[in-house]
Amino acid sequence: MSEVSTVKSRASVMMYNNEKKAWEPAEGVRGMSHVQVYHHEGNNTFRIVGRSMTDHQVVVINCSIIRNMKYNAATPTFHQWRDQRQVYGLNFHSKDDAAQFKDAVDEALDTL
Ligand SMILES: CC(=O)N[C@@H](Cc1ccccc1Cl)C(=O)N1CCC[C@]12C=C[C@@H]1CC[C@@H](C(=O)N[C@@H]3C(=O)N4[C@@H](C=C[C@H]3C)CC[C@H]4C(=O)O)N1C2=O
Repeated sequence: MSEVSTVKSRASVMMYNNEKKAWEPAEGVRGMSHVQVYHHEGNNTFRIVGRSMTDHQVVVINCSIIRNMKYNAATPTFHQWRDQRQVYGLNFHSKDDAAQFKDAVDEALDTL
């Protein structure tokens, strides 16, 4: 069973550095990435995958959307969430990109 992408938005992927108390660009990427929500229909799982727009081979983020995850739209163009290891941030290219992405994440959270 393959995975279906339910959204593709443009965002710069950031990670929060807890030691430095600062946001940093995700490993290995500068600038914008394509961020997607993938749905694995077989086992009804979802993940957030980001690939650099300059080099699609570079996966800059790949994390599961887990049940009851809190996805925080801190501003109309900056969304963030955390797992036990890491805080992730997406600085979207536009409010539309951000809204479309949030809709797909909310849809995933509704079905988990
Ligand atoms: C309970 C909980 O976990 N709360 C988390 C948030 C959260 C809530 C609920 C569920 C999950 C999560 Cl994740 C929390 O508060 N966190 C998560 C780590 C960081 C932070 C803690 C402190 C700082 C203070 C300022 C604020 C911040 O980063 N604002 C942004 C900002 O400074 N920037 C980014 C853009 C815009 C702004 C919005 C782009 C780059 C930089 C900049 O503008 O230059 N913070 C946070 O969000």
